[in-house]
Amino acid sequence: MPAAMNIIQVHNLKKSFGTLEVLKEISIDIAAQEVVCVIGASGSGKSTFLRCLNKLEEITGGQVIIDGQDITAKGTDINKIRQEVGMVFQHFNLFPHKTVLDNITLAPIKARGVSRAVANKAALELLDKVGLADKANAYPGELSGGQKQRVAIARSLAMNPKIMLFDEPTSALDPEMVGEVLAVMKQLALEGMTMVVVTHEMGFAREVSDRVVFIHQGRILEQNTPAALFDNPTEPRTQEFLSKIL
Ligand SMILES: Nc1ncnc2c1ncn2[C@@H]1O[C@H](COP(=O)(O)OP(=O)(O)OP(=O)(O)O)[C@@H](O)[C@H]1O
Repeated sequence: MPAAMNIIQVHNLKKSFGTLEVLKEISIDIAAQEVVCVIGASGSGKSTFLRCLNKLEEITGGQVIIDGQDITAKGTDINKIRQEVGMVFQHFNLFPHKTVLDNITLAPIKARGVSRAVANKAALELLDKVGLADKANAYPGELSGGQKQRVAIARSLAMNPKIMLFDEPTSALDPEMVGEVLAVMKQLALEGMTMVVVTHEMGFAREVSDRVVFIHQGRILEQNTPAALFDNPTEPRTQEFLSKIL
C-alpha cells in the first residue's frame, strides 16, 4: 500500500518531558482498518506515544500525520483531529452527574451541533451495540467498571471517529469484566475500525491485531504479525519481556 494511503503516519517522533527523553525517533505508518497493539514494559513510553497521535501531548520533534493532516503543523484545527480520533482511557472519565445517554450525546450536540433527537437515537443504537441498551438513564455510579468502559467506548464512537486509540482500556477492571470490554473492541475491529491499542492483554493482541509493536525505552524495537512476534521474537529484549508475561 503506498504511504499516502496510510491513515496514521509518524516520522521520527520525539517526546521529552524536561530532560527526560521518553520517545526517541519513533516512525510507523498504520493503514486504514489496521489494528495495531502496542506492548512493552511499564514506563517504556506506550501511553505517551498514543497521546502524541491526537496531540494530547505536545510533540518535541518529528511529524504526526493523521488522515493526511499534519497535526504538528501550525494552524491545524486540533478539535477537528480530536473528533476524528476517538480515545478510550484506562479510567473511563465519564461525567458522574450526567446519565449514560447524556454522556454519549454531549459531544455530538455541543461540538457537532447535532439535534438532541438525532443524537439520542444514535446514542441508543450505540448502547445497543455495546450491550447496554437498558442503561441509557443510569448514572455512571450505578454501573460496573466494565459497563462504564463500554459506555466510554460508545461515547467515543458517537463522534464517528475514523481512528480509535485505546490506552490500557481493561487495566483498571476487575478480571471478570475484562472479557466484555475486549469483546466490544474485537467487534469494532471486525467492522473495520482503525485501532491502536496499548494493552497488557496478550490474548487480545494475538487474536485481534494485525500487527504488534514492541516499544522498549522509547523506541520501536520490534514489530510483526502477532504470531511471528509472540512465537518467534527476534530481539533478546522482546524475548525477555515476553518470557516475563506470557
Ligand atoms: N506528563 C509527564 N511529565 C513527566 N514525565 C512523564 C509524563 N508522562 C509520562 N512521563 C514519563 O514518561 C515515561 C513513559 O511513560 P508512559 O506512561 O508513556 O509509559 P508506559 O509505557 O505507557 O507505561 P505503563 O505501562 O506503566 O502505563 C515514564 O518515565 C513516565 O514517568
